[in-house]
Amino acid sequence: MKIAESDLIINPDGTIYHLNILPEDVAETVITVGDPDRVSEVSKYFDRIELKKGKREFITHTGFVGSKRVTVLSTGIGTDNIDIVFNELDALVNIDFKTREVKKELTSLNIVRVGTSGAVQPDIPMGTILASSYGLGMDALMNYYVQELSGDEHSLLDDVQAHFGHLKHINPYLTAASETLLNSIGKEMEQGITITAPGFYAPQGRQVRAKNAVPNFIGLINSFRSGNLRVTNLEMETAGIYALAKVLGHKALSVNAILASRVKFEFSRNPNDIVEKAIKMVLERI
Ligand SMILES: O=P(O)(O)O[C@H]1O[C@H](CO)[C@@H](O)[C@H]1O
Ligand SMILES: O=c1cc[nH]c(=O)[nH]1
Repeated sequence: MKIAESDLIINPDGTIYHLNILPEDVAETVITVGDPDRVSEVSKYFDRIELKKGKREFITHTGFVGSKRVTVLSTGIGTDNIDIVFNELDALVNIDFKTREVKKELTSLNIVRVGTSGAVQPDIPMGTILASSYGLGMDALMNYYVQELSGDEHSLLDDVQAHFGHLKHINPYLTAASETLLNSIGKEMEQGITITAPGFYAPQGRQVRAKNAVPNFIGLINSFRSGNLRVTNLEMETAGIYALAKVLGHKALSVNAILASRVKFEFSRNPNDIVEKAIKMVLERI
């Protein structure tokens, strides 16, 4: 079936609408980062850079780490951007742009996010590099997609609903990391459930001047348990990445540079050093 011109937008030069890149520009290993300036912080370690392109907050560099072709791409902030990046990345590899039809043979990308995040448990200090074993979304993205859950995801989501169910404005969704990537790139890293929030301030329990509707949100988050699983950290993209990657048949892992301890009320004075450590760890294991 031909995908409509209104639904899959290809620019006159053959690039996809927002990412502004061609199908051949995407490697099968993709690193996503939130901050467009972080793209060059990753690609500076490439042995060779093949291309640099971009539009809006979506900057792409593709090159080689040893003999492995890698794309690093910025998503900007939030799961509304993840919707754009993941649908367009998938279209680039799985839709024939000439016929506008889904290819017979699908490509499954390996996608690793290198992001920044705040810890919600007192034993996870700033400077920790943490792999998200699950992404738990408190945003609305997956209300618009059909998602099938595994048995493990179902029972964990049941526990989440029992704990957070009194917050009537939230319809949480949950997806596991790619087991393969968690056991390779995430090996020996701190691991736990990452909550993805639809904002940085009150949606992550921060109190500045506007009054928060949910009292002691961090306490509610860090007291959640399901067997030996707990919520370790908060950020703004991982759950959308995990959910859309799985729906579209890709493997995803989120690696978090912990810049804040939300229970100790601390924020790192050297955030770039922590991000650098996360980038190096991922590139060594990719
Ligand atoms: O550093 P990045 O990857 O952008 O990730 C985190 O930082 C941003 C907020 O400051 C949000 O995007 C959050 O998820
Ligand atoms: O606390 C934090 C730190 C970085 N990014 C977030 O979204 N939250």
